[in-house]
Amino acid sequence: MGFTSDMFVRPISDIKIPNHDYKTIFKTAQQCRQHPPQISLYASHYHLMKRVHKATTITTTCILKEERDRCSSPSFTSHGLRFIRGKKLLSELSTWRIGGPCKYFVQVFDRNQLLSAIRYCHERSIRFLIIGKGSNCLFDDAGFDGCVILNRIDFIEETKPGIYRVGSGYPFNQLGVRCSNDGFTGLEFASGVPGTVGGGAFMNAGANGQEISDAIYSVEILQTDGRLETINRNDLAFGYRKSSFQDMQDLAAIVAVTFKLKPFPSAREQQKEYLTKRRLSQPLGERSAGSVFKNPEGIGVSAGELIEKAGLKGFRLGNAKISEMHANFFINCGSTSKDMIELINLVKEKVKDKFKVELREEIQYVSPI
Ligand SMILES: NC(=O)C1=CN([C@@H]2O[C@H](COP(=O)(O)OP(=O)(O)OC[C@H]3O[C@@H](n4cnc5c(N)ncnc54)[C@H](OP(=O)(O)O)[C@@H]3O)[C@@H](O)[C@H]2O)C=CC1
Ligand SMILES: C=C(O[C@H]1[C@H](O)[C@@H](CO)O[C@H](OP(=O)(O)OP(=O)(O)OC[C@H]2O[C@@H](n3ccc(=O)[nH]c3=O)[C@H](O)[C@@H]2O)[C@@H]1NC(C)=O)C(=O)O
Repeated sequence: MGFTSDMFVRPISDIKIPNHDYKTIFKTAQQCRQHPPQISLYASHYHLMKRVHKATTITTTCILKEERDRCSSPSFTSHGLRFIRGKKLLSELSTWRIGGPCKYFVQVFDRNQLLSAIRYCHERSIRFLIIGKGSNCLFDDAGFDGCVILNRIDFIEETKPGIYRVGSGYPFNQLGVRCSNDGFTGLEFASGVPGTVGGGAFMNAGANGQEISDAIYSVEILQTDGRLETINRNDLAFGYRKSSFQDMQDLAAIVAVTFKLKPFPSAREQQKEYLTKRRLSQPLGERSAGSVFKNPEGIGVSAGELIEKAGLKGFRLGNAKISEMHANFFINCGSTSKDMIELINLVKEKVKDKFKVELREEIQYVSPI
C-alpha cells in the first residue's frame, strides 16, 4: 500500500509548538499563507483562529513531509518505536527459515509498545501480524505486504507458589523448564517446544497428553480498539489445536497468560523424559515447523504414520524434504515456499488416495497480501 498525504495529517497536539507559544505560531503563519487550513485548532486558540489557522496548516505540511521522508527511509521512529522498512526477512523470523521481506517490521517489549504498534498500523490501514517464534508459520518468498510485529513481551513473575503470570512473548520452552524445576506439574511437555507462550495459547499447544489449556488460569488480551481484557479460563473454549482466540474477530493479541499449577515432586524427571523422547523422535536440529499436519481425529493413526505408510518418508521435492526421522516434519534444505507448499499438497493427495483420509495443516500459511 502506498502512502498518501492524508495519512500523515496530525492534530495540533502533535505539532511541537506549545499552546502558549503564539510567537512561533504567528511566525509560521506569516511564512506560509498560501496553504489552506486542513485541521481544526484547540478551543484555547479559538480567539486567534483567524490569524492562526494558516500556521496550523503549514506546520502540518512540514510534519507531513518529515514523516513521509522518515517512512521511506530504511528505518524510522514513530509512536516511540523503531520500524524497519522493506529490509527484514521473514526467513530470519521463522524456524522454517523461509520467507521474503516484510514491508514493515517492529519489535515490541511491553504492552504499551504493542498497543502503539497496533495503533500505528490501524491509523494507516496497514495489515499486521503478531508473531512469536514463527515456529508454526509458513511465510511466502514474496514476503508480507504489511507490518510484522515481533512479540518480545517476555516477563515472568511467580505471584504465589505455582501461579505464574507470563508475558506472551516468553519462550514456551523455557517456561516448561522453569515450572518443572520449581516442582510444579502441567507444563512439562513445553520444554522442547520452540514457540512462545502467546503462540502456544493461540494454538492450544500440546504434547505427551498435556495441553496448555489445562494449565491456564486466565489470559490478558488486547482488542483491536485498544481495550485490555482479562478472560478467565472458564470463559474460554479449547480443543485439539483449537482455541477461542482463533475465532475472536476483535482480538489484536494475547498479551500475558497466568498459569495455575499443582506441586509434583517428579516434575523435573518427567520434563527430562519428555525432552529425551522428543530428541529421539524429532529432527530438532533441522529447519522445520514441527508437525505440518494435525493428527486426524478419531481414527487412532497419526499423520506421521499415514505419511510413512504412504511411502513418503525421506521424499524430496525441490529442496523441501520429508524427514527420515519423523514423517510429519518437513525439512527446508534450501527450499522456497513454493517447494514446501507443493510438497504439502502432494502429501495430502497421496494420503487421501491411499487411505481416504483428509490431512489438515497445523501450520499457518501467511499470504503475502
Ligand atoms: N508441539 C511441538 O513440538 C510444537 C508446537 N508448536 C506450536 O506452534 C505454536 C507456535 O508458537 P509461536 O512460534 O510463538 O507462534 P508463531 O509465531 O508461529 O505464530 C503462529 C500463529 O499464532 C498466532 N500468535 C502468535 N503469538 C500470538 C499472540 N501473542 N497473540 C495472538 N496470536 C498470536 C499468530 O496469529 P495471527 O496470524 O493471527 O497473528 C500466528 O499466526 C505454539 O502453539 C507451539 O507450541 C510449534 C512447533 C512444535
Ligand atoms: C510436534 C508437534 O507436536 C507433536 C508432539 O510433540 C508429539 C509428542 O507428544 O505428539 C504429536 O506428534 P505425533 O502424534 O506424531 O507423536 P509421535 O509420538 O511422534 O508419533 C505418534 C505415532 O506415530 C508413529 N510415527 C510417527 C512418525 C513417523 O514418521 N512414523 C510413525 O509411524 C509413532 O511411531 C507413534 O506410534 C504432536 N503432533 C501433533 C500433530 O499433534 C507439533 O505440534 O508441532
